[in-house]
Amino acid sequence: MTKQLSDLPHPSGRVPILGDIRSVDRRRPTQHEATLARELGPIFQRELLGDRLVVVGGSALGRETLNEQNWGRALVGPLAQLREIAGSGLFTARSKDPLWGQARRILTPGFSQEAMRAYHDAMASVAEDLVAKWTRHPVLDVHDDMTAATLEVIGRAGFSQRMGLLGDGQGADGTDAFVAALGRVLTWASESTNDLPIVGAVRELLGAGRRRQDVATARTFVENIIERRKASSAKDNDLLGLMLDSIDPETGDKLPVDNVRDQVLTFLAAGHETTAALMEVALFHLAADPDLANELVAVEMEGTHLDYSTVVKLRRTRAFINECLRLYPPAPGFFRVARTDQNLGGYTVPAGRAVFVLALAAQKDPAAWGPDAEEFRADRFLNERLTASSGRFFSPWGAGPRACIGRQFAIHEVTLLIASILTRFDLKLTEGHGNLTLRERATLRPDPFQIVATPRETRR
Ligand code: HEM
Repeated sequence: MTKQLSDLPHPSGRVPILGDIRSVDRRRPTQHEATLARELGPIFQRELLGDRLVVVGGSALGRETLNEQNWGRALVGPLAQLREIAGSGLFTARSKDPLWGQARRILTPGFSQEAMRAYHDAMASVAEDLVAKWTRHPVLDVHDDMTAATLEVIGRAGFSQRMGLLGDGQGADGTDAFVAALGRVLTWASESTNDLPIVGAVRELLGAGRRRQDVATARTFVENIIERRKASSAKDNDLLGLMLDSIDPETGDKLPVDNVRDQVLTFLAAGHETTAALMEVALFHLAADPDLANELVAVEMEGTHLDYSTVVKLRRTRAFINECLRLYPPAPGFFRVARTDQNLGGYTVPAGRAVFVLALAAQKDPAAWGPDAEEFRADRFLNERLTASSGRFFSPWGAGPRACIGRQFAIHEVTLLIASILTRFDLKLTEGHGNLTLRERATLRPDPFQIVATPRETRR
């Protein structure tokens, strides 16, 4: 006999009408839910004014929701809010929208191995600019520099557009305003999801004007990128080239003009925020553990030229990156919707009902990952095959046909940036930055911290 969702465990302190209001952490919602998952078990509920969120935080149940036959992707929560800025871009399009399939088919060649090889030089140019900047300013703000580096990478590799964020004196106008506007919209999308209706309505009233302005700023910025490309004679073989010129093999259509704008915005946003978060986590661990940094250099980087073929062979670095993704998934969870009635952990999830799969909890569920599940072990993914097929939930890139299209792009970029940094610098955390804390703005991203980068040649 399965039970109803109303029977699910819930946080203590529930009050009439408002429900689990006491257990809402508006600023760090998914981290709080991960704590609740430890207390309440692999599936639980949180209710606000009769609105029930079902959270799946266990590894085994999380894996069940990855079965595409029974579950699909749901466009709810912060994702639905982001449609306000990204419209029907790939990330926020409804799966049933024909434009989603069309864009995915048109853009998939932009993420092939061949495409990655072609992006390598643009990525390496960003790594070199970053190294030059750190040589000039050895005490650095990791958040700002990773925002800059990852935006430069997606700008230069994806759109043949320099952003001018790494002090090289060239780039698009208005990049800083674009970054600030985007940051505010992402924060709003995350925080407003946890608002009580009345509070949300008031906040909405107060913030709508600012947000309209932010959306307009972001759209103008990308429209300028598109216009500049159209005006140039260059037919660059990059993501923007595909968006503007490619014909969908199935429908024979190009992407509509508005949709190209939404796609550029989507790729600038999805392509930098998550990758910057991952880079920051990685740099924190490398700065906190110089032995680990030295080992990675000594074992697989020293004396190598970081060309495409070398970077794809950096196995230890990739294992280290996977461990960062396991404990600090930049996308801390995603929604899945039951296609038909499902039995999930003894509870009936009716067809059409969405559940929130909390990767942040499932990827450190001790039932699957063992007693050291919460520990950071840089070599964990080196010794065992710990992918989703190994019986443990590991899904930092999402699942199914809506899984991250930029996965290989991000892995290559992060591996190359880490290798370029480690072979040139010793990293050290500055005083008072000994703990990694995370803030949430649709993604899970470290609070700003600083590190000191000392050129390796001069340390002895
Ligand atoms: C560490 C870096 C990254 C992480 C952890 C990440 C994670 C994810 C996840 C979890 C999803 C699925 C979300 C859901 O189902 O709700 C997703 C989708 C997506 N990602 Fe990424 N991503 C990263 C980097 C990138 C990059 C570099 C790009 C572009 C160059 C990108 C573009 C996209 C797009 C367009 C989608 C939507 C795909 C679709 O629905 O068809 N991502 N990403």
